[in-house]
Amino acid sequence: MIEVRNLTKRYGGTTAVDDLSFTVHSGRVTGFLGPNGAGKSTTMRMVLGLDRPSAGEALVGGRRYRELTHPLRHVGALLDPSAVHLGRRALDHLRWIAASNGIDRRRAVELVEQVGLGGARDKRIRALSLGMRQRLGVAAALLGDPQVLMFDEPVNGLDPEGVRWIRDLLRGLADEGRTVFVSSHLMSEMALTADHVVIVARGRLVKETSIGALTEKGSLEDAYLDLTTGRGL
Ligand SMILES: Nc1ncnc2c1ncn2[C@@H]1O[C@H](COP(=O)(O)OP(=O)(O)OP(=O)(O)O)[C@@H](O)[C@H]1O
Repeated sequence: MIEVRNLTKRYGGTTAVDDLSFTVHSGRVTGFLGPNGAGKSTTMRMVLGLDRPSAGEALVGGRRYRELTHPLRHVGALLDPSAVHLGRRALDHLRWIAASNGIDRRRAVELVEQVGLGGARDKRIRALSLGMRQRLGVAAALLGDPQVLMFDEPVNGLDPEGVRWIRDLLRGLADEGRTVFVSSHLMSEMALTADHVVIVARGRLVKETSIGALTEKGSLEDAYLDLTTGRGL
């Protein structure tokens, strides 16, 4: 479970996240939706202890990220797949993350196969395509077998096979009882993948509901635009 309580983040005069509260439950895929600049990435970064809240708190499994001894065993995240050491080989990258989180290094070999990068495991990351880097990022997120997973725009730049792979992966993780929190701008994809959505705009909560309730009268895209362009704000 992820609990966001009265979370606020100010950068100078900009309020990126504004008194935001919601809960992401286990056993389902929760989409995190909102226009550009709505505060989604900032919220995810605070959940992961990468940014300090100006006010409020974010808890993973009841604890702040900074209180977790081996964070990757509790929460895995795919944020920015370009934030990696490009000169490192794919498998070595995973081994290094495993070693620095007290995870058995053999998990790295398992994961590199599981995400379909077995044939590219000895390639340097700079030689991997965007889709392959996304897969490597997913492998890193799964290394610690965490109960909570967060993905920021995971299908960005993926080909149709990659998009389906991510969709099936997220569903599988939720079916295993994990908490899966995923941001996306692709409403058609979210309609296929998510069970529940948290919608934000200008740093504030607009709606937290099931996909079923939101799409009773029309498409997710229509409902989303209705809520985020003018009328809902
Ligand atoms: N490090 C920073 N310094 C200053 N302002 C920032 C910083 N990070 C984010 N912001 C601002 O905070 C607001 C929210 O940005 P954020 O990236 O969290 O939105 P987002 O919902 O993830 O957007 P997108 O969908 O475009 O990725 C924006 O106005 C952004 O310019």
